Amino acid sequence: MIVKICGITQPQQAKEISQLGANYLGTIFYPKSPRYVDLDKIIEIKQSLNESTKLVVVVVNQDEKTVEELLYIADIIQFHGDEDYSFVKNFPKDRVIKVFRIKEESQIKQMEEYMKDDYCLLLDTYKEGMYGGTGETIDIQLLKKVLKLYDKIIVSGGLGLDNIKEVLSQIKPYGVDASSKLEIKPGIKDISKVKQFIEIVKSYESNN
Ligand SMILES: O=C(O)c1ccccc1N[C@@H]1O[C@H](COP(=O)(O)O)[C@@H](O)[C@H]1O
Repeated sequence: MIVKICGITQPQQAKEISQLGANYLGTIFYPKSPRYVDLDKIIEIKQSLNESTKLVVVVVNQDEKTVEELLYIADIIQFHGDEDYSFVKNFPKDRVIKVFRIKEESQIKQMEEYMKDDYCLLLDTYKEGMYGGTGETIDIQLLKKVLKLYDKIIVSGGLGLDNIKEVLSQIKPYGVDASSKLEIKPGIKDISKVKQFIEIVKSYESNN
């Protein structure tokens, strides 16, 4: 199972989290986020990662040229805004994660074209006025319905030490993603929480 730790702003923390065994490490390239990092910082973060950790850059409604530039640095681009399929399909499928912020079952219809083409999807909690990093727990019942149809799904939205075991006892996703619940303050992780989170997921995986 992929473990993605997101919202990293410091190269030193990126290095430590990579050494702890995170499969994906995310940075936020969205200026309105308190976790925003610029291109120079993203390059520094990339350089601090082990080869086994992929760098994911999170974008919100960026233009095509900017995404192309980011793909020179990032391994994967996470489209966390209102990007539609006709935009997303301009980029290599294996280097893209498309996010759906879920609130109702009718959204499954919009996911179908991505499912048909085997894209990696990330499901996050919907919150009015926020694109992500809400810290609010995702709707597990709705998640279960989506996972019955498709399994290349990274689960996100308010995951932390308080709920990861309970979530994994109910579903077995392709990956899990955590950010704000592992922080001391926005953009700064509590490394001991990150360590425990990764250990819980990896041990759950090897015992099930
Ligand atoms: O963290 C942000 O500020 C952010 C801003 C814009 C888009 C996405 C953002 N964060 C991502 O949201 C998910 C869920 O985060 P959380 O665990 O609920 O805090 C995760 O991928 C974050 O990196």
